[in-house]
Amino acid sequence: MSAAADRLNLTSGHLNAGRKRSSSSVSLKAAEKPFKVTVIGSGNWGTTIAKVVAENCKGYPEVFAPIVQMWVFEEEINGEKLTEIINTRHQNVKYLPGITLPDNLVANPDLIDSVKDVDIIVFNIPHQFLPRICSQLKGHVDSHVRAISCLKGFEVGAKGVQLLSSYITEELGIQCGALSGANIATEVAQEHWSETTVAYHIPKDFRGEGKDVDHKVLKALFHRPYFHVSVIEDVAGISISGALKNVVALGCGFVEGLGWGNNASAAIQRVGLGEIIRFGQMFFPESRDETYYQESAGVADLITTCAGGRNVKVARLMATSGKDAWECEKELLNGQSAQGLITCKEVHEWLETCGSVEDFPLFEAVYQIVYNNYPMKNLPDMIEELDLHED
Ligand SMILES: NC(=O)c1ccc[n+]([C@@H]2O[C@H](COP(=O)([O-])OP(=O)(O)OC[C@H]3O[C@@H](n4cnc5c(N)ncnc54)[C@H](O)[C@@H]3O)[C@@H](O)[C@H]2O)c1
Ligand SMILES: O=P(O)(O)OC[C@H](O)CO
Repeated sequence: MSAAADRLNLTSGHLNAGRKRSSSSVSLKAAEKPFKVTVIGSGNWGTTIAKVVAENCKGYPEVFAPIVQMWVFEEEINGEKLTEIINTRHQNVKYLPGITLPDNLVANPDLIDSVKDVDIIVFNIPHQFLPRICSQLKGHVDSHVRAISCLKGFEVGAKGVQLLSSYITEELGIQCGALSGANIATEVAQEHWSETTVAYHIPKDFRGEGKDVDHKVLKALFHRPYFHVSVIEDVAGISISGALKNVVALGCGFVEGLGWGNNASAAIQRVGLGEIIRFGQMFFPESRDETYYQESAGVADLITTCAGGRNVKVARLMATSGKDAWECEKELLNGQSAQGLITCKEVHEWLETCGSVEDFPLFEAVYQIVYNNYPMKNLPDMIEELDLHED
């Protein structure tokens, strides 16, 4: 291959104008050996991001191996295996119905087999399943494998509050970044334009351009004409906002369900954004304030999630029906997960451990409503009382 042909023109026109980014080049070196990519998870977002990745792997054969494996938690749909349905009809009829998937996306029910000889893993499962997935993967993933986590949530345990990307790094010994953004899955799957943010630190054992994953490779992997990607360094910032906006969305769902309208929802989002930023400043000082304002993973994700995400829908039904969170999740989501329900508990446990509950009155109010049945109509007072107490 000639030197000129050795570089691919990838992304002209989509290079993060006006903001300082890691990658401003439009050329990408062909890989010495095309990177093999696996997506772990096949839910609503898992299948959507697998579609995105498979399209790019097919489109850039000099950089990526064309076949993308997608690990599927196997289940039967009307007597047929979901993996067989995906591999023959190219649709995930349960979690992303009505969307045709690329034929180079191969569903695999065997987790260990799906990561055989892989170079890049994209994690995409509801985060309550991550510890079990990691324990199964241990010993089966080479330390040079790179990963991106699309999960939204935290791991809270003996080590305190952890980003899920850090948890993956610790458990599997691999470098892991994150992808997060204003990305309602069905809209991305239907190829309606949206933006996202990918954050990744280049590891110390980086093997060089064309041999290892860098920001340009990640841009090539995720960027589509309908899915615009900015690549930055702030893994903590995008992960914190991705996790916590789900808790804020529950608060919005409560006030909407009570019939209080747009002003109340905007008030919850205002308070929520403040608590998200404070959480980052207090517990992840490496996160950058501007990420919350400037990135799709920040305020844009907060807005879209509070408008049309799964958490707001579940909370709205809790308010209108009087049913508990788990009944509403089951009734509305057909096996999908409203991650805010678990995240608000993780956040509560962490804030209690470190004596900081009163610094986060909205997060605490959401937790008390979901888990201890506190009346939703008291939400404004719960926020204000704690504010006054703080003064
Ligand atoms: N859906 C969205 O719009 C969206 C957008 C961006 C990010 N995310 C995030 O992506 C992550 C994955 O979300 P999703 O929408 O793909 O999932 P989902 O909520 O659709 O969950 C369903 C998935 O969970 C799997 N599952 C069920 N039981 C399991 C088990 N015991 N072990 C492993 N997997 C099991 C199912 O097979 C299915 O693939 C979440 O953290 C979510 O917050 C979602
Ligand atoms: O549907 P949700 O509530 O899981 O949110 C979806 C995405 O995170 C929005 O960006």
